[in-house]
Amino acid sequence: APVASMLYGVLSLAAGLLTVAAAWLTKSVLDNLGSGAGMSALLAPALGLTVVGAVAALLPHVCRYLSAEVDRRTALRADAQLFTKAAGFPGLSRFEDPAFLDRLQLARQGGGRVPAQVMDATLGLARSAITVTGFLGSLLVLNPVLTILVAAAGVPTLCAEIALSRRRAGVAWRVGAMERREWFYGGLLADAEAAKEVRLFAIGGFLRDRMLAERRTANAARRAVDRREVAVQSGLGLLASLMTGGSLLWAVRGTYRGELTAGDVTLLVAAIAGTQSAFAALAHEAARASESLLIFSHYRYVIEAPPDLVLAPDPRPLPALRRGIELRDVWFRYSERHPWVLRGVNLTIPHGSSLALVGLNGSGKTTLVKLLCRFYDPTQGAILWDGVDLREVDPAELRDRITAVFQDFVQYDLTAAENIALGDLGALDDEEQIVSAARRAGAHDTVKELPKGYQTPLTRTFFMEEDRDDPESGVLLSGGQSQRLALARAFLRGTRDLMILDEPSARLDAEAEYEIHTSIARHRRGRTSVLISHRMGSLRNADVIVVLSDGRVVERGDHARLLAVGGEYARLFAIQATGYLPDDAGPSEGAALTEVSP
Ligand SMILES: Nc1ncnc2c1ncn2[C@@H]1O[C@H](COP(=O)(O)OP(=O)(O)OP(=O)(O)O)[C@@H](O)[C@H]1O
Repeated sequence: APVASMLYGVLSLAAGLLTVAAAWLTKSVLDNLGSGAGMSALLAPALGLTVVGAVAALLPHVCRYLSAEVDRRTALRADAQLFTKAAGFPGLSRFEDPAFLDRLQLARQGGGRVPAQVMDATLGLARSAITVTGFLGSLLVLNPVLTILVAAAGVPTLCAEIALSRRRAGVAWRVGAMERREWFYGGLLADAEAAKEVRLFAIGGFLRDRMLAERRTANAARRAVDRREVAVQSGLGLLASLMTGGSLLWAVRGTYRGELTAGDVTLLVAAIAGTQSAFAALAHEAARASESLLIFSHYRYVIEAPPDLVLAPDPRPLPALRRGIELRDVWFRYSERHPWVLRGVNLTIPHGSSLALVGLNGSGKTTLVKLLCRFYDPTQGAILWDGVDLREVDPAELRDRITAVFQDFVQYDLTAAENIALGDLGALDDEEQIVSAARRAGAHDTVKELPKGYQTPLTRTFFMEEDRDDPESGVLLSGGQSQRLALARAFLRGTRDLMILDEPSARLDAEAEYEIHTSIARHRRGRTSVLISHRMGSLRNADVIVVLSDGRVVERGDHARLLAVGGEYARLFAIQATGYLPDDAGPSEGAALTEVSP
């Protein structure tokens, strides 16, 4: 905002001179009155005083507008940069680093406003410095000794205010962590997702007490610094009034002896009071600038953070998959502090084949597919796409060749059509493609029954009170219905080279699961795909089933072969299969139910 900033700068600094100019003009009016000067000699300073008064009345409003304009423009730019950066990290590791997330949060809260705040504070500093210099210069004309005295009296004010500001900044920093914990507890109490557990486990009171405890501790810290401020500033106020009183006595004596005029006395009093308050403002603005810069340091930390993956300076093009994907001795851990998750995985996914991954919780299945998307690079070993190491390709180009349903898929607070179209933004306005993807995912019947069909918002978040009872203003889907939409989103990207399905039917009912797996099987036919599921029945048609255990491949083969081997796969399959076999109670319970059913 160059024009607004410059104007704001010039006008702000001019405001610093106004008080000094007003004091001089008042002196001049009084002196001329005292010396019995003519009307014209009186009129000039009086007119000047009127102009200064008018400008002083207007300036704050103009400055406030300009400051807000600078704030709006810089905040927009800063937020654009921050969110471009946040969305641009190619990997996931930054979003799993709590320290980084904390800084991102702080940068989001204050970062955008900070440039304007720093500018405000810096201009405030400069304005106060101009006022101090102007008044000290004025005093120098009247009395050099008094000038030194007033300047010296300003030093304790400056030091005390700086010490206070530091203490305040320190408290703000400590209280920041408490405030975030308070928001966390408060957020849980107001969160729709947490509402069920909060009620069932009756933890509302517990969370509220923790929230209030954080607030009380923060309040105690703030109260302590407020009390110190009252004590210090009262002392400083007393010192200032003593100084002013003493100087006034001296000035009155000087006037009595004819050494000073009445105008000198008003200038003197204005200079002492003005210098004192300008010193306080100086310290205050310095503290404000330093506090803002502290927040800005979080913003810069995020903006300057290097990419979380080592990107090839000259990435190799990634042609469509022809031969297959190979994991060659892949070792992976999330960081040096974490244990190994994958331990020497060797695996080939031939082009056009379907691979199923099985294993107990925590065996590394999801981690493996995250590596296939290059959200992380293997710690050792390599993943090759038709022989090209994924490290050498642009992650965006790789992801453009993949479609996926993740275990923790997202349902966006958007319309049903948009929820599907996010899979391929090119289809945002192509209803035919959206409907076709929804049909394949078994979501069409549900969506077309919604109050506004595909244009129904799948949220109740953004509505005004008057829309509360209007179902057209938005609906909430069940978990399984949301999962079908996530599948439709993945199907919309249908022609991609690799399809990843991580627990795509975990929330579906038995009938829907059967339908979806049939649909998925149709969709996967002839395509390269990786399917993770704990429902063993859905994996049996895969070309290759791989069993992961503790980050190692322990078995591989097709369903019949693995059953014949009688290893881990056969064991897991048998455990699940027994759940579906009738036991003694089963048939009679079923019969009873049939009898009472209408
Ligand atoms: N972001 C992460 N940071 C650190 N450790 C992680 C992270 N994600 C997963 N892990 C750890 O890696 C291991 C493997 O997790 P992963 O999610 O790959 O298992 P999984 O086989 O998909 O399990 P599930 O069947 O429960 O989905 C687990 O011990 C888990 O704690």
